[in-house]
Amino acid sequence: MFSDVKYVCMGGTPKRMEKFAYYIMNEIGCKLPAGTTLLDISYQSYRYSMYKVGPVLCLSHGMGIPSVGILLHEIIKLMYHAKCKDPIFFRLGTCGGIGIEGGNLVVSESAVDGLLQPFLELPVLGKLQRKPAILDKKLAYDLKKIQQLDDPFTITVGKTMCTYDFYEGQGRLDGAFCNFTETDKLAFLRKIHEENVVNMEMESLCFAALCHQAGIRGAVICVTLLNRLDGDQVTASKETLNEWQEYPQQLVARYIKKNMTHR
Ligand SMILES: O=P(O)(O)O[C@@H]1C[C@H](O)[C@@H](CO)O1
Ligand SMILES: O=c1cc[nH]c(=O)[nH]1
Repeated sequence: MFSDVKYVCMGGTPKRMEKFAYYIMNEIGCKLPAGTTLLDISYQSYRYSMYKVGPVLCLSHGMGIPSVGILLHEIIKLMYHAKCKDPIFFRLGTCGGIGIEGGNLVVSESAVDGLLQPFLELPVLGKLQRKPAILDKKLAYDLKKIQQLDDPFTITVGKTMCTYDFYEGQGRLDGAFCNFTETDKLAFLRKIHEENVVNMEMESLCFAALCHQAGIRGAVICVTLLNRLDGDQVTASKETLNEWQEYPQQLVARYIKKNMTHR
């Protein structure tokens, strides 16, 4: 059932990935039998959603490293048992921009943790294991290259900070609590910006580490929901956010369409 999978596309929410499944179906010209809808293959798990559209597998991964880590283990095993040949993994996400306004794309060139360390630290059998979080640079720049003049977004290839928390972990003052000031926050955000961090999200470190360990090419493409140098709250309207969430999908669909015939 899965042996023809060439592209695995994942993102946080089941709805986003269902929408992507229908979008990519249209883009690559797959057709459903009349009167049928796409089946969520994983509906009985109540954990994540999974849709298969020809060579494209679309999955939701939930929030944060533990959630995406479990999914990646299971999908990497699936690729192995199905004997898939050289699949490419994409994460289609959202993020906070650092010096980038809302509604633009960041393709991660590399991922670091909240201490700017380029590896995933995981306690295994009572010892801390370090897995290098390495992404495929060529794939990242190939995605940048397919930008079109009329795209409503810019594409920045850069370093992504992956945190264990959305609020304190990303230096927000608007969580339930925090023990730092606006001045402390801005000093931190400016410091990481000087270290070439261009965005913050919560899955790239694990995504990069597990793809690299498995020898799978992977790319993280996120749309910025705000510029964190200007504030903490996501204030764009629901309609605008829904539109922005489609930008990573448009870029990845363009890449898949361009490369499908060659693979
Ligand atoms: O799938 P996305 O990128 O939307 O997930 C981001 C990172 C966290 O899981 C979540 C925080 O709101 O959004
Ligand atoms: O600021 C943001 C926005 C989306 N996701 C994050 O992790 N941070």
